[in-house]
Amino acid sequence: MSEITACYQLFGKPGSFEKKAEGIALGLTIGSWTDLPMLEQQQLKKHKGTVVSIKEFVDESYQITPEVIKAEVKISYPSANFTSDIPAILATVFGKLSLDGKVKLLDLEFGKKLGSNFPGPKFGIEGIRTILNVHERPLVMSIFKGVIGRDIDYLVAQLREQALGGVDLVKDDEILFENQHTPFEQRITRGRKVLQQVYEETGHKTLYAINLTGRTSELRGKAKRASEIGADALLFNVHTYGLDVLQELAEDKEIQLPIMAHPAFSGAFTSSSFYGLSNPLLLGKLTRYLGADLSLFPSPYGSVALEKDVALAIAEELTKESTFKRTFPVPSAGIHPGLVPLLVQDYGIDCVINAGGGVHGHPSGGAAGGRAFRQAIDAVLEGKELSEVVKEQNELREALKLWGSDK
Ligand SMILES: CSCCC(=O)C(=O)COP(=O)(O)O
Ligand SMILES: [Mg+2]
Repeated sequence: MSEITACYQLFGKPGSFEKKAEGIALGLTIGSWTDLPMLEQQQLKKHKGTVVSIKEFVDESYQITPEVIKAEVKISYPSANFTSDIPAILATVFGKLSLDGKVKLLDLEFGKKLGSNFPGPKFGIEGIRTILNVHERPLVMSIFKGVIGRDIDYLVAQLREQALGGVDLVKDDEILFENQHTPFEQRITRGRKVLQQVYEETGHKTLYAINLTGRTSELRGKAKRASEIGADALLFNVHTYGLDVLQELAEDKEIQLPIMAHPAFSGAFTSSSFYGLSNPLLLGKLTRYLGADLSLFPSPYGSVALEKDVALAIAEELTKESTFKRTFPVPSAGIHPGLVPLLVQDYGIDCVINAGGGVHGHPSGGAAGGRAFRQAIDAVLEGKELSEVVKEQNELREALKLWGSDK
């Protein structure tokens, strides 16, 4: 099986979808069919798209007006039509179609042979847990905040605080680019040095994900250099570059670093209920297939929230049974320690709890912010309410006083 099957959400009159779907299956493959002479039909048959299924939602809640309902339509496209790369696949299944009215691409089912052309994560959940030697709890990640325009000493001091707080990963903010105050190579070398110091002082290991930025043509060279001089992981704005660039980095054998996919700009493709791609497809399935070890996405609870079922569906795509390694789900944005019980309930222990303001905004500083998260996780894993442990856990108590507990 080497074809690809696309699932689309369409809108129209009940009973109108067969014609519409057939029009897409032909329009995105051989163009016309019934007008072709028999010989040409024979020759082109192997290139024709096929309507696999049509499901109309007649339930009232799915109707836009009494005459217009929603339908999900599956169409499969033969691999003879495209090369096995994501730009060709997306241009085939949703190129011109993405411009053609209310059509949303919900899912792609890759045939086994076609799917095997993609790398999947190099490290995945197990690989990252092995590097950190942390296997039994959610990981905690924090984000540099307020470092634009500040010098390298400021950044290093902030990194030290975060590591002392017991966070497992620290990532650059996605808007920190090459700049004179905190150049890429200095961030890596000074960052590695301070994290090594913290490790020697406390025995706690923290990884730093550096933002890989610049022109596309520079990225591989920069990533290799980062690897040589001691970077731990790469943060990557996948959607401002394109999924194929993620694949290029993930496949490169000289770049032996976990890749953390940031969702910046993905909302431009996913936010509409009627247009674009679904979040589980873009931030879940494709991000995993193309090689991200961690995928950040808005949690249902914070400042830039997704619906809960959508956020759960992203995590499901990142972790479900597959030939690929599992990608770490990283529910993010507006996260504070009071949300830990909800996050663990939703994502289990195989997730990364990620916070910027929720660490640095702690009344006693960044290290206390990290500790508050670790205390909340310990309490949840011991089956306790956060309110039960706040007597002994000062940092968590202060955090809950400021941000409250889960909604
Ligand atoms: C939409 S996920 C992005 C997570 C992120 O990069 C970020 O800066 C979140 O910061 P916050 O202070 O909201 O934890
Ligand atoms: Mg950010």
